[in-house]
Amino acid sequence: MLELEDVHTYYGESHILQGVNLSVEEGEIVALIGRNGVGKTTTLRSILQLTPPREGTVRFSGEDVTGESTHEVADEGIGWVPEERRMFGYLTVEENVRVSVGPDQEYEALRDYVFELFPDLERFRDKEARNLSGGQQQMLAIARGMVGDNDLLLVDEPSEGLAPMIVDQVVDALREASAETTMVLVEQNFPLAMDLADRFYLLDHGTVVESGSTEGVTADDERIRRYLSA
Ligand SMILES: Nc1ncnc2c1ncn2[C@@H]1O[C@H](COP(=O)(O)OP(=O)(O)OP(=O)(O)O)[C@@H](O)[C@H]1O
Repeated sequence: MLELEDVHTYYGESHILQGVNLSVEEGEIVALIGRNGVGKTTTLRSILQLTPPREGTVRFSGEDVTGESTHEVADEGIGWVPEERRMFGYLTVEENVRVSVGPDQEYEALRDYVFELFPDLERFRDKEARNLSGGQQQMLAIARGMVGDNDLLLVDEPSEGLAPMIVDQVVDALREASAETTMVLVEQNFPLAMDLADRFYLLDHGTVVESGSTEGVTADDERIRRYLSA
């Protein structure tokens, strides 16, 4: 459903993605892994056309979306759960969910669905989002991605800055979400990424250097270790 072919992306003169090739099939969770600064977030930004590739092609559901505006790409069904957990701080939890639901969707059914998945969000439904803990904000960000009319969710560093117990809850939430949508996951926490994802792409210096099934892959794997250790 998603295909990147020889994608080159720049920030100004900095050539960050140097020919990324990857594909994601419907229903999969695909993890992008690699050291800091190798281009994982830039890959997500390239898919969303937030930083449009200068060369190469991004195809979604068989259509070339390269060069479209980000809102067109979003309308086609790609949702984003950004690293900084963007949300409306002065709106309540419930209002944040509400504004993520499309005009043609059943708001109440979707709201009840995510509140069932995330009891903490239901408990704090009237709380302003800015007053939530980091873990609760992450859950709200995922919930917002889930209620949007998305076929593909791009999730950037969901475990970042969270206590281990909260990470477990976020992982459960992502597993639930993955039953409904295909997912591309950027994750520094290697065991977590391997646990959640079906397949991985390992990036280094803006290109894919390894890829495959996550089955049985550990951080001791020689082909992985040399790219993840400093
Ligand atoms: N807006 C920007 N302007 C210029 N350079 C940028 C910008 N954003 C990122 N970069 C640079 O692009 C490179 C790739 O960044 P990217 O965020 O894609 O890495 P990453 O693999 O997601 O790592 P991280 O975990 O640190 O986010 C880095 O060298 C980074 O410094």
